[in-house]
Amino acid sequence: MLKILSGDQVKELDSAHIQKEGISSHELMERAALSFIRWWESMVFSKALPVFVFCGAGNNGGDGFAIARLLFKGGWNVQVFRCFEEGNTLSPDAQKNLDWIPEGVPNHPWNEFDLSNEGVLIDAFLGVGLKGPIRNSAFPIIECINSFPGIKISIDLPSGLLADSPSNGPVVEADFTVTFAFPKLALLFPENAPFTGKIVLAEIGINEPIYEVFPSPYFFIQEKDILPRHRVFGQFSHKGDFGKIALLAGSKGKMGAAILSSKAALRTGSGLVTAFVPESERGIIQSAVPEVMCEFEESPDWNRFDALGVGPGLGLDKKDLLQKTLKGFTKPMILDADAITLLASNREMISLIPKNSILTPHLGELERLIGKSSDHLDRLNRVKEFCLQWQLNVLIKGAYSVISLTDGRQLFNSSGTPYMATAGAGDVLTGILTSYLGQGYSPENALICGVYHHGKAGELAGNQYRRSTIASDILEKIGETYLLLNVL
Ligand SMILES: NC(=O)C1=CN([C@@H]2O[C@H](COP(=O)(O)OP(=O)(O)OC[C@H]3O[C@@H](n4cnc5c(N)ncnc54)[C@H](O)[C@@H]3O)[C@@H](O)[C@H]2O)[C@@H](O)CC1
Ligand SMILES: Nc1ncnc2c1ncn2[C@@H]1O[C@H](COP(=O)(O)OP(=O)(O)O)[C@@H](O)[C@H]1O
Ligand SMILES: [K+]
Repeated sequence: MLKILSGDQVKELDSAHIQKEGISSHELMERAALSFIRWWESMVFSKALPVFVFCGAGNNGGDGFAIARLLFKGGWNVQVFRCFEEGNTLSPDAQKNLDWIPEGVPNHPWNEFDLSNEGVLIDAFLGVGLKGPIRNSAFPIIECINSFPGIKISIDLPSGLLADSPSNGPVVEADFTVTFAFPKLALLFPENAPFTGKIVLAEIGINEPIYEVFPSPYFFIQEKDILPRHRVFGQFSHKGDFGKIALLAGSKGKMGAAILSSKAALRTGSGLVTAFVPESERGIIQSAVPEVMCEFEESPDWNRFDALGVGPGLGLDKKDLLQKTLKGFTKPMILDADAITLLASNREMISLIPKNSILTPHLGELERLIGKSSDHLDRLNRVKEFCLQWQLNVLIKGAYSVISLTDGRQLFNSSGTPYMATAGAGDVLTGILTSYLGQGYSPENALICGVYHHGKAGELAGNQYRRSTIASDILEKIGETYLLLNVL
């Protein structure tokens, strides 16, 4: 997993890399610019579009000068706009790249920019070097960039955004942010979505071992992290090896939740799935999913199951049932939806949850559990405290869902799409996670694999159906995610 370092650690990472690989900081900047150009070429923008590169005096500006040179070489119509006063001292690498700007590239002060221009604006004004509140002199520059009607692409960070803490000044509102080496933490905060646009990760060839010496609780999950975390099943595997799981879900009028979670568990690979539903409602699930077995007892011997998922569509009148279930099952379990809301209003039950279990709240359920947060960083810190205190794992659902683990690490998922914001998508996830626990995955691996596959299945469904995507489409794509990731 890619470690997410702080803005302040970036400089140290650079020097560690430069020392280990024997390359200069200027060469590293060139790699960053070349990596940007690779992404740019994949976008196949029209060559008729003029490109305006706004460059600051630091290394973010240095990237901008290098990008302007490379685009010019590639035949683009490029102009540079300097976002600093005449006579300012530039960072050495920015100065070098400014000196290398070819003669054919017009180079103006930013306030000569004509806002009636159309085309692409590249924002290389401020990056991770931004310190404290934005200086007054930067306000009109950010305002000018934001008034531009064409496509806006920010380099590393939208200018004005602090790398890892809440920002309250003006910030560039980009259509794309091309960020180097790892996504800066603030890019993953929901409140910053209007500034970041689509986030693109541009590799600059820093090997993962170099990150090891830097302490950070934050990680970014990538596709390559998934396959090694999957269990491999052998020739003689039988359905018992794939786990015997139970789902306590559904109530009158909410049987869909039980159907979606149990079908998702089967599609994820569970050998045997038993749904505990109200007896009066059994016909609905048994005709919808014939592969699922149903039981109706309130206090069965839960420990005969390898894993248990509780909550989707359960109903808020099931406090006693939840309490009995928490006392009756001794292995890690999944708690979702109504189970979380019940725990939030009956906090004495939190201590009954088996250690290392997984709670999967969306932001509304999370607020009931841990109170209101002032921003995402505050939310991350509160959730971390909760996980450490109770030795539970919490998944904060949404774009870049965060897996918050019992040891304080917080992992950001990279798969998913807004087309997953549809009723029942969370019920599908509960089925997936319960299935992996039942297949013998650790809670950490169940979360990493489950959340990633769920997001990937959502992407595949979204590519096909866009806003018409429904939760059933997501679960029907789970199989395709196995093919895509080469999971046997
Ligand atoms: N390993 C990496 O991460 C690499 C980083 N590179 C680039 O280098 C950037 C960081 O460069 P620097 O550390 O030089 O910093 P920046 O260029 O991000 O910022 C420094 C500039 O910001 C101005 N500034 C600072 N605080 C301000 C405030 N409150 N109000 C207004 N202006 C303010 C400074 O006067 C200076 O001009 C990254 O964001 C990235 O674009 C790349 O060159 C490639 C390698
Ligand atoms: N904008 C988004 N980007 C990525 N994933 C999303 C987005 N919106 C929702 N999701 C995912 O869809 C699921 C929705 O879960 P939830 O809110 O519990 O739905 P429900 O209660 O209807 O089942 C979560 O896994 C969440 O991460
Ligand atoms: K920038």
